[in-house]
Amino acid sequence: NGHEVRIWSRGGKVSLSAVLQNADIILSAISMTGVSEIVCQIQFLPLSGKTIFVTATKGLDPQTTCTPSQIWQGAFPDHPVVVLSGPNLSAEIRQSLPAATVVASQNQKAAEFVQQVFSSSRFRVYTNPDPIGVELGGTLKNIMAIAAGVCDGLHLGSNAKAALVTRGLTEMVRIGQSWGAKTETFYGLSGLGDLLATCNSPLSRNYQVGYQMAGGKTLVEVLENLPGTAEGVNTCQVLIKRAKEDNIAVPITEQVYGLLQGKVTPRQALEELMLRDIKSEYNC
Ligand SMILES: NC(=O)c1ccc[n+]([C@@H]2O[C@H](COP(=O)([O-])OP(=O)(O)OC[C@H]3O[C@@H](n4cnc5c(N)ncnc54)[C@H](O)[C@@H]3O)[C@@H](O)[C@H]2O)c1
Ligand SMILES: O=P(O)(O)OC[C@H](O)CO
Repeated sequence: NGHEVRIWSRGGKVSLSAVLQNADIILSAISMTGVSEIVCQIQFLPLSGKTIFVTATKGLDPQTTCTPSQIWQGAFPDHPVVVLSGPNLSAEIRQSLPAATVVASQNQKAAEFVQQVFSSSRFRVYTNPDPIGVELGGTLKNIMAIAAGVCDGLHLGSNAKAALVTRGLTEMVRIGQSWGAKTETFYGLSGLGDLLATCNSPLSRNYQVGYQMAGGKTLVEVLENLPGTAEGVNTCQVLIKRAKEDNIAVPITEQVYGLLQGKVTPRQALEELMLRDIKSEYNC
């Protein structure tokens, strides 16, 4: 959009301090494993008082179960933090294919500023006042995308896939409600939208994990050749821990966890889900 953009990566030659100097916006797209470390580094750097942090990471912290925006906000309480999340497969965006996303913050002005900066004829940006809901949508759908990959890898058909994705959304809503997110957020772009994109695209790394494991590969074999991070693997572990603590029913996540741990095969995971007690659609 004609803005001055500076890019930093740990492999590059430019210092983090030089890149962040007087930045209006700092956008972090680091994978979850690196967020706390980078936050610590930035805390010691001089920043403009007006800097807005934007986080695009879709994961949960293994130690605290915090979301990335909670980590950023905890470290920078005087700066606005905006979550950017939506059906945004980067390979498609790189080709200038059209996409939409959501920018969510408790600070409406900051969200609107970020919306202005990022909106273009190829990238439609909506604001939203529910950052935790938007962030959890993008994070939890990764677990469902692993399950969807298994479903397609086992050639279970369109009925099974529709059932899985729909019950996956119900599970996401249940977790979100327990964490204080708004239910309607999960029916928007960052919830259902991202769920549909990720569960239906071979471009998704999380989908690839499930698809390739259904084809007989181990998790280690899949991850060895995966381009980039499949956050759902780590998120699944964190969520299992948090769901136990908070007593939230997460049947699909439990089966994905068992699969990733090598405790059940893809077919056994399917059997477990199909043979659960029959119940009302409104019950978990
Ligand atoms: N790729 C996508 O389509 C997409 C779209 C939306 C959101 N996301 C989210 O963005 C995040 C990154 O995704 P990606 O596809 O770019 O993953 P990636 O694995 O390709 O890149 C992650 C980057 O984080 C860096 N990193 C990790 N730990 C670090 C540390 N301690 N210090 C500095 N840098 C560190 C790595 O060097 C790497 O450049 C993920 O949370 C992902 O869910 C990805
Ligand atoms: O490749 P994935 O599975 O990390 O998905 C990328 C984005 O989150 C899709 O919105």
